[in-house]
Amino acid sequence: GPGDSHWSYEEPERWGEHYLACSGTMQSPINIETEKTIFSPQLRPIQLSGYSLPASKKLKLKNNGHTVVLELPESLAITGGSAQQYRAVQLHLHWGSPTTAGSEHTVNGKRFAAELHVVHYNTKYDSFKAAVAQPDGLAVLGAFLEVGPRENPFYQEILKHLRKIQGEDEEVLVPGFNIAGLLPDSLHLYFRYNGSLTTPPCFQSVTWTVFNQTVMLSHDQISVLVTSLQYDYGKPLQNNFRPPQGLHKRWVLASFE
Ligand SMILES: NS(=O)(=O)c1c(F)c(F)c(SCCc2ccc(C(=O)O)cc2)c(F)c1NC1CCCCCCC1
Ligand SMILES: [Zn+2]
Repeated sequence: GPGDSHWSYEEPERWGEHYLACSGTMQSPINIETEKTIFSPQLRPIQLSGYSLPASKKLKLKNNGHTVVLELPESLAITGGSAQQYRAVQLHLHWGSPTTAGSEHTVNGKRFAAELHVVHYNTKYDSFKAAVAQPDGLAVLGAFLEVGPRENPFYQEILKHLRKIQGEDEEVLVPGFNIAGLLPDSLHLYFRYNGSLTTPPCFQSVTWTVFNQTVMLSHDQISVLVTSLQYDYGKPLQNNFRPPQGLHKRWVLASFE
């Protein structure tokens, strides 16, 4: 993978020793203090296009040793509540363990069971690689996952394959499905701030959209997520979240009052 990541989630405070951006002042994730957010009516609903993929479209699902990544075709696009268009790159998850929650962002100090990230790049750049280090290069949609009473059929399209990619660097092709089903129903209620990748190289190139409404998965689905994957030959891949970073001079905007 990029830069052959010898970093780990055991010592995130040491990432800056090898990746200078990780010590920056616009880092992610953050704790969102809702009382300090600013209502911004110009933040329009997020619009998805091309998110519903036929089963005939095969997508690569990979355990990269840090998370499970579903590669996405560039035909998926969003207008991120502004005029700018972004194209999809990949989606992945952050989670905890059977006894701990694992979202990256927190809200008023609350950590959720898990967090989905859908990574996109700004179409003003002609490739993801050209965009990844630009201040306006990336847009990541973040959604919190919680335990609810019913199985979520959309997450099942990913979770049912995890036992086939238990080991680091294992990958499998999975049938396409409606990727929008992984996101909350209401795409008009979200927090917005400027931040970074939450993993080395920590580039400060991400316009973050963190949805206010959560997504519900069954207890068994969350259990499959937190127990299926391994890294470094047999270590459980768990608690793959970076702790909250300082807000410094940033403000968090809200699309709602
Ligand atoms: N929250 S996040 O978006 O910052 C993020 C993480 F927190 C992540 F932890 C990850 S996975 C770690 C980076 C990585 C390692 C190996 C490989 C590979 O072998 O293919 C690929 C990537 C991860 F992939 C991402 N997203 C990536 C950022 C890393 C480099 C560019 C790839 C697209 C977005
Ligand atoms: Zn992520």
